[in-house]
Amino acid sequence: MRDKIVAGNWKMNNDLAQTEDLLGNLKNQWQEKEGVRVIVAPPFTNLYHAFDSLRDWPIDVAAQNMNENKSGAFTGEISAQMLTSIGVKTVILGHSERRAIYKETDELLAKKVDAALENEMEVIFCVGEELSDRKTERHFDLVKAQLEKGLFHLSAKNWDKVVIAYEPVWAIGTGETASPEQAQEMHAFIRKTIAGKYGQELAGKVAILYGGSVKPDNAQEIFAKEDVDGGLIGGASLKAADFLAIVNAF
Ligand SMILES: O=C[C@H](O)COP(=O)(O)O
Repeated sequence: MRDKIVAGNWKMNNDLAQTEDLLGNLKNQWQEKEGVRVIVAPPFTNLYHAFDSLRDWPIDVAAQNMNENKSGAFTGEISAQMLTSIGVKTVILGHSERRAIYKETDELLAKKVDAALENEMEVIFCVGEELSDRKTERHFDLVKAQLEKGLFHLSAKNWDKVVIAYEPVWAIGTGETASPEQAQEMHAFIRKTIAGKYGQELAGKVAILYGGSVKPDNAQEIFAKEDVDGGLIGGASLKAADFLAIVNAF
């Protein structure tokens, strides 16, 4: 049985007061949903506040990024050790916004993955194609290359700390969702690619989340697909009612 996960990526949204509001609303409206793990990923400034506030709640807190180095002259950066020191044990790496806007390469991401795992953190590793890749039918090759370059140097034992998030870039924040069939097709491909390298048994245990305009009204049909193990939610995670409706869509 694979983990079912719904993770909210708050991106660069919410100051401290807004974070307090959102955390309060999540708690007030919370309904236990057995078998579904819930994660929220606030910006760095609110990470400790969120972690502390959710300490006694079944909601995990993740970082949206981290630096691959241990410490030193890297102005503006945050290390894995700093994250774990405040209790944060999960990090999103390779989000398409980091890849596209901040030019994070597969090679850099492989180093970040290593740094996270060395610190016993869990990684939510994002992959996904641009619209032009899909139009030219390069989407499978591209996602395969992202997996190979970012993760396939890992040993099998590291994979219990890896979650994959498939996010087609053309569906992020656009209101255009991949159809449940498109999501299933790519998720099955990702699992097959992992099985090709590490074997069926390991691949069958890896949680693969879908991200890209998931909303309360489309979550259920996406989550119903065999290889979709949850979602990485952007915009809809900023409203407690919408986010919890997505959690309850399982
Ligand atoms: O990390 C989350 C994804 O980028 C999806 O964002 P979205 O739900 O706003 O499309």
